[in-house]
Amino acid sequence: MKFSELTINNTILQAIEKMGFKEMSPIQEKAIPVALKGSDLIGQAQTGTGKTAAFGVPLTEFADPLNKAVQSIIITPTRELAIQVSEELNNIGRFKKVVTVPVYGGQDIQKQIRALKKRPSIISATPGRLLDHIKRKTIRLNEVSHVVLDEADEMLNMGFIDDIRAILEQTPQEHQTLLFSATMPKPIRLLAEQFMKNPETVKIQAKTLTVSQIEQKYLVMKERQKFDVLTRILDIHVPERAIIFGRTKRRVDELSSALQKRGYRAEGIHGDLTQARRDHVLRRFKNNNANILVATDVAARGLDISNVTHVYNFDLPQDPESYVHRIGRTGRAGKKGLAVTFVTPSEIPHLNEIEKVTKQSMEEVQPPSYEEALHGQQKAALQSIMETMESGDIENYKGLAKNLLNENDSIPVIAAALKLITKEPDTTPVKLTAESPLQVKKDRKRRPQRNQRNRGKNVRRNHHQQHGSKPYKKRVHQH
Ligand SMILES: Nc1ncnc2c1ncn2[C@@H]1O[C@H](COP(=O)(O)OP(=O)(O)OP(=O)(O)O)[C@@H](O)[C@H]1O
Ligand SMILES: [Mg+2]
Repeated sequence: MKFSELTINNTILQAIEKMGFKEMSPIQEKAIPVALKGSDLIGQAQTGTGKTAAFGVPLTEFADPLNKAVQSIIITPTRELAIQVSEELNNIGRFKKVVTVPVYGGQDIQKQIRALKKRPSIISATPGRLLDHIKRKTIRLNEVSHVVLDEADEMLNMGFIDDIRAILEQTPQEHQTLLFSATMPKPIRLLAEQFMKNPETVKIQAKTLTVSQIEQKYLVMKERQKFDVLTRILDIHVPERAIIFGRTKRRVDELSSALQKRGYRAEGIHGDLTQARRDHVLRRFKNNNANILVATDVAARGLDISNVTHVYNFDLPQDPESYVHRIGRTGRAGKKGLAVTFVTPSEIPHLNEIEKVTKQSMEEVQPPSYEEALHGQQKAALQSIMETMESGDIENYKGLAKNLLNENDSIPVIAAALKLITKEPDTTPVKLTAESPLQVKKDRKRRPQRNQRNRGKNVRRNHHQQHGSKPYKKRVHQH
């Protein structure tokens, strides 16, 4: 079904056409009409299948740019996602002149207050900063009629739920609530329904939780072998753009430094970095100044970076949902991708649990040898020679080549040139602190509590005292 078959404002259709979208994706086809008629909605569809526009189009249709009040809010778990969602909504709303402003932690609040003077119809926000603005009265939610929780299961997890409650208290009773995610574990869905009025569930039925274009493999190895295996695999795959997930911030710091030391164009991102640094790293990755992003789960949800060809789970993720979101950074909008997961022998039951939840088995592959890695790099060197030859920009070198070949056999000359441009597998020593293996948790029904897991030191204020809720141990944010 085409977007043009929807009865929505013509300017929105023009904007969508300009964005290059023609056919609606399945979640868009099913969710947009339900959202347009005003129902509450839980939308579940695989990663990279267009959930943003599935709520973006209705919110833009509902918005009245002449009304100076905020009419819709979208809440996201990470700052980068709040920014990305606002960009997509500004694209959709461009010709209708519907403005979306992102507000998120780590950015100068005065700068955001100035941006809010544009009187946005829609705000895309992380919860903590939105609450700050509410307290300062720089954002008022008294005319909000639509609330979206993107990555809803994550937003309703222990660590965010108090903030969400506090935000919803500021909105009028009568509002539409739209929840979207690629994953929706049952206990969270039941919890979600408490926030909604007769929600319609729109779920794109698929055999597996992950998309079929992502090839999924795993390797079993000891913790201390991981780094060498990783570099060998990188040398064989020569990924155009890859994300490597590590379990902790320390892990990400050490891994990105170690990769840099071995000559890879890697950058690390996690929640303890300043926002300026996070923006800088992401920009370098998008501009292709770095082709490897090493990340904690801060980059696992929602981020849409084009042409991420490979995802590596250097450490097994905490739960199957996190696995789904991590590998979903590749294979987006119908493109192909490869996901490779490293497992230590004691973590195999955890891997089996992931396969059970995703309903997708992974193929076991053997760690490559040094020779295979060398062969991979030689192939890459050959390819770059062929590409340079085809690009034709070699006139200044032809004379030199002729002289060389007059005086020498061609094979040693070419072999030497190849050796020079081959990035031979490097064995420079690096420091990597061992991570203890994951413990398998048997009872998935108790999932909300499980997210009290410690993911690093708490860098945010504790909202419990401020909102008078139960002083349970709060999940630690790293976003
Ligand atoms: N109808 C469409 N036609 C073509 N491309 C589309 C369409 N809808 C969305 N896209 C593109 O598909 C990509 C993925 O979309 P989006 O980020 O909304 O996925 P998602 O379902 O929210 O994924 P995730 O679960 O990871 O958050 C984006 O680059 C978006 O521009
Ligand atoms: Mg999304």
